[in-house]
Amino acid sequence: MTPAARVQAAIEVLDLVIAAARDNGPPADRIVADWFRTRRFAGSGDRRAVRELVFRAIRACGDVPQSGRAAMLRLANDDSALAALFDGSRHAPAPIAPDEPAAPGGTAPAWLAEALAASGVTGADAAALLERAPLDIRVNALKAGIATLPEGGARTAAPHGWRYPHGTRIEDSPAFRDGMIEVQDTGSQLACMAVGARPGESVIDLCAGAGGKTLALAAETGPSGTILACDTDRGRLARLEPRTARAGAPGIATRLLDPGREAEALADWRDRADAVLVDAPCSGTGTWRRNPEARWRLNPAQLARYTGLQARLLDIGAALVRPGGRLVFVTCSLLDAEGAEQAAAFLSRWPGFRAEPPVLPAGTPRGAGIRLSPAHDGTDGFFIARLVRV
Ligand SMILES: C[S@@+](CC[C@H](N)C(=O)[O-])C[C@H]1O[C@@H](n2cnc3c(N)ncnc32)[C@H](O)[C@@H]1O
Repeated sequence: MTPAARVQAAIEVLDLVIAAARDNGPPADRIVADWFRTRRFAGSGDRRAVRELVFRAIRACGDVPQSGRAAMLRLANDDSALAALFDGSRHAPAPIAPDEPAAPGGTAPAWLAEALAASGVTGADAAALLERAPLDIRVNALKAGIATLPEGGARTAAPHGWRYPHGTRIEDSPAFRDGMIEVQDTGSQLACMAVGARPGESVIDLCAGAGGKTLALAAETGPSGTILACDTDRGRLARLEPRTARAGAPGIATRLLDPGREAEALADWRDRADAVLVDAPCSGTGTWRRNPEARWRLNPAQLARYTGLQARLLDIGAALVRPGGRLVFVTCSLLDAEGAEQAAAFLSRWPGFRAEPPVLPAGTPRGAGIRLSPAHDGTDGFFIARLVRV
């Protein structure tokens, strides 16, 4: 494909991404992959270049653009080489009309940018939410030493964390195949550190998903410990089992929960867990680096659904903690509604708990917890509160 044909291809893909954002369709990554599946003439260089243009345009447009072409014009406004490719030649985009509008820029839709600003995220802090995310791994302490780490990594703030340059093929390395390393953002690793799991402890991972954090916790509780990984999503929980085997992680049991009937399904754990991790569903404002079009999909009603579910999951988790145990609340969001305000509301509902902010090698205090952010800590954005049952 010529450079101009790649721009036209990116415009067509962006039209599909925009429609999917409006209709709750597939994510941009899948749309790009599907688009190329039916265009075998395109080589791997074309795919990379088109994907790069699509994601640059998504990052540049704060709200859903009116069209793929308007999104690409947003980029072309600041990039004369790109603008020159709008030349109307075969497979190229039509020339830019003198008064043709580009999509507005910005960090996020206005209502969301305001909510972030009210949560103290403005300027460079807000811009960093849309930078390209690094590639972080966690060394599996259960298998450390059985294979060499891929070259080119540098230590991160997390005790078992390493960071690699973009494009490092971690998943092809013997260390990954042997379960010695997991791909995991440093922020996620620090969220697990906040649980402070110790050998022999019983820990419930209430929203385990495919077990990214479960595996990190199991590496700490070890063979004498117990981890109960729960989720309402059967597919995600099923992905944990092969990962557990690869990591050689001991003591992990899974439990599929029915939405609305979680407390009944966990009645046998009431007042028993040393620690409960509530890695709750959230808006994901802290992960826009990986998933920038998520900000085009969020609306105030969805945010309200997330905060309601977070409060309910905190109440379910609190009932499972033994006296003296910890409830650790985590969201990958920088909105106070999903962080400091949620923790404050919990503490007023549950006077038998007090906040004991985790001691972490990164982060900034925020309300009763700690905030990690791309700008300050180089991690995904997180809120982490450690709530101890007195
Ligand atoms: C932020 S994700 C968890 C990510 C996971 N802990 C990890 O580290 O990869 C939130 C999870 O909560 C699950 N979830 C949603 N509603 C739930 C509920 N009522 N009870 C338990 N889990 C729920 C979702 O299916 C999703 O997997």
